[in-house]
Amino acid sequence: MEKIWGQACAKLEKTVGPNNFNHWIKPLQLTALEDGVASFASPTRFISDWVNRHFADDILVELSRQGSPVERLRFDVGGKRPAAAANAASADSAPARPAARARTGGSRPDLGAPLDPRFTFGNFVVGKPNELAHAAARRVAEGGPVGFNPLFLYGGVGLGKTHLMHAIAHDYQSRHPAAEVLYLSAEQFMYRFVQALRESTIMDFKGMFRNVNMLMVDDVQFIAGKDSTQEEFFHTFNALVDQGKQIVISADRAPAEIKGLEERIKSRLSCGLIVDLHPTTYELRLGILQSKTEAFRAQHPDLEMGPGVLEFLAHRITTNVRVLEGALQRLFAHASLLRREITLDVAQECLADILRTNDRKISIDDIQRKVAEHYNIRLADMMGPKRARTVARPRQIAMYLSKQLTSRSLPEIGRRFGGRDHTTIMHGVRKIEELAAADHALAEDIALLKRLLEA
Ligand SMILES: Nc1ncnc2c1ncn2[C@@H]1O[C@H](COP(=O)(O)OP(=O)(O)OP(=O)(O)O)[C@@H](O)[C@H]1O
Repeated sequence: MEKIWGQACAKLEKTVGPNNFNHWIKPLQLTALEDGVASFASPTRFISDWVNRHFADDILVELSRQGSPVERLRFDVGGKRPAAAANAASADSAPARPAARARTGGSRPDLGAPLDPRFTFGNFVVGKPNELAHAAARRVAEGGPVGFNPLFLYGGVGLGKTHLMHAIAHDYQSRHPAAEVLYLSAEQFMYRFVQALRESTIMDFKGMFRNVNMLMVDDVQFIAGKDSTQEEFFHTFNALVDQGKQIVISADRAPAEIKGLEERIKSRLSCGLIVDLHPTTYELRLGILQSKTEAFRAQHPDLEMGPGVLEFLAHRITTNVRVLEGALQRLFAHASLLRREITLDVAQECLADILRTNDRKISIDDIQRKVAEHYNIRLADMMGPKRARTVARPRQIAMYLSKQLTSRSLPEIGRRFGGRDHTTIMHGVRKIEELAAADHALAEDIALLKRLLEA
């Protein structure tokens, strides 16, 4: 067993990186490998929770590669040896996670994917960018007469589509315990369909899908270009709509924008209500950070978060909520291991890599648009020849900001301003530097534009 674990550790160190390995996996001691269950002694519950959440799949894979097929991990906290490895988690052990991605759940464990118990309406922070999607999701979850069918939720990566779908399922299920809700990804739909074809059980497949009360299909863009799966999806969809059953669909873009999706499906998907989750705003990000910090503090009252840290994160991490959550989790782990307050300096150091990749790339195009809008001139005047001061000055400001906020060279900037020479750009940049040094109002104007562009 020691040899297997030693070899698995050597691989894991590479897969998860030395830092993660030393922090989280090294402190674990493998105590038993029996009946497909690997049992570990863990020094703290925090470590076992963390490993279970973030590295369980890696560990399962590595142990299996070492010739020890494992389906489950269990953890015993405080160095106690597990009593019987196959038992359910004991009171002081972290709940073990089922094997890798074998997903079952909802009220159709044979067909669907599991619902994440954390993805509830109660845990969903509502703000301007998601209020419509949230309201529609709430309405569908009530399960009254089907108003809009399907509800089609779309938006960029990590903006809460899956969270909202699971919340609908939880809520609907609690109001209608006898109803059958089927939640699955479009990929799983295809997998089940192909399996049914292979095993000649297509009639069972059709029957099972058509007997649910609510069908939820996540990431529907996946079936684009997959003709027979689309065909089957279309029939399933129609059969359920005809029976007045609710359908909820999510995708990364609006139906009309999904390339390779049949027109008749696009038009079917567009029949109900289409709502998008907009990119987050600063206020929503801050709300989410505050809510997650409060939830964490409820379990770890000694967490000390310094002033301005959450505001700093909300300002700097603008990509998606998943990245924001990851950053916060890392800070929690840091605080809990080092028992130190999370100050702004600690946050900056601890999240240096995330912050670097989140530095927004501002384009010359963004700058020209924003400046033109601000000074109420036409965008074309940024490139055009007009020399009137009302046009030439904003153009020079845009040149100055392009030099300051992008990594473009002067000749490149010149090309983007209607093919001007690099010396013209240099002149413009210097002119604005001089003017702003003497003119307080202009300096303030430029600072405001910078803030708008960096937001
Ligand atoms: N408004 C919100 N309030 C609280 N948590 C949120 C919110 N929006 C997103 N999250 C969290 O962000 C993470 C990513 O959300 P989710 O998985 O729902 O995104 P998604 O839109 O389905 O992304 P993908 O396109 O990658 O499937 C989840 O942990 C979710 O709980």
